[in-house]
Amino acid sequence: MIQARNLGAGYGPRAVLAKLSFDLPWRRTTVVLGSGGSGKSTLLRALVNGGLGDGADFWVRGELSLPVSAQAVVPQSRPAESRSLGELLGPDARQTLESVWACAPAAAVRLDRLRERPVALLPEGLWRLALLTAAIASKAPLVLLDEPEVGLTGDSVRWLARRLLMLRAERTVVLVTQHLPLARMVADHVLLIDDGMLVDQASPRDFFDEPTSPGIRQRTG
Ligand SMILES: Nc1ncnc2c1ncn2[C@@H]1O[C@H](COP(=O)(O)OP(=O)(O)OP(=O)(O)O)[C@@H](O)[C@H]1O
Repeated sequence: MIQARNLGAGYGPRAVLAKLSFDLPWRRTTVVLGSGGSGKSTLLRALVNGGLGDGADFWVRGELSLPVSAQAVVPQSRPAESRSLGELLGPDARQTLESVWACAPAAAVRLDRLRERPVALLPEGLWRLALLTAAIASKAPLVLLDEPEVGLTGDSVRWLARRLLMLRAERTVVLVTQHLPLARMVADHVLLIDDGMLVDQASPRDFFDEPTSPGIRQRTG
């Protein structure tokens, strides 16, 4: 389990996360929800590389127990990754693609066509699937995803959902998203953040089917 107690984070003089305490279950998918600017990406960033510390432009304070040896990140912004997916996956790239996307062979075909192009130059959405493929292939026990559904078509969001479901029981996944249907499909645990505060942490059943507060009811429809 990943445990955070009084976790604060911010940029320079500005605190964005206000002393959050939460537990993220091991080998499960935690979905982080919240409106734009509420601090979801900042929370993910606090988890990258175990987080705690005062950097020049970003700081994380509090207690964070994150006992993993390796993590893979699919960031929100297009990375400056000059390597191609083929290079990221190594000599057996095609077989790796087919194996990672056995649950959605059309995704393997689509990505295979783009295998030789630098990831940074792939179409919006597909660079995210390419990095997700590399993350899964890397076998990193912790996978951090920041709105990986952005730029994907309805079909490819379904590929993503199917693949994330298959990671269950295998990896610890933290998924920041504003896509409620995707969240509902894949969540084992939900964190709701508003204005840097933790509003709720709950099972998907409690969160989506029996929301307790009017604010949460409004968000889940
Ligand atoms: N690099 C940065 N420097 C300064 N402030 C930042 C930086 N990144 C984010 N912020 C601010 O921190 C606050 C939370 O931003 P964050 O990106 O974590 O929210 P979010 O919930 O992920 O939003 P979105 O869903 O729109 O991506 C916002 O007010 C944002 O302007």
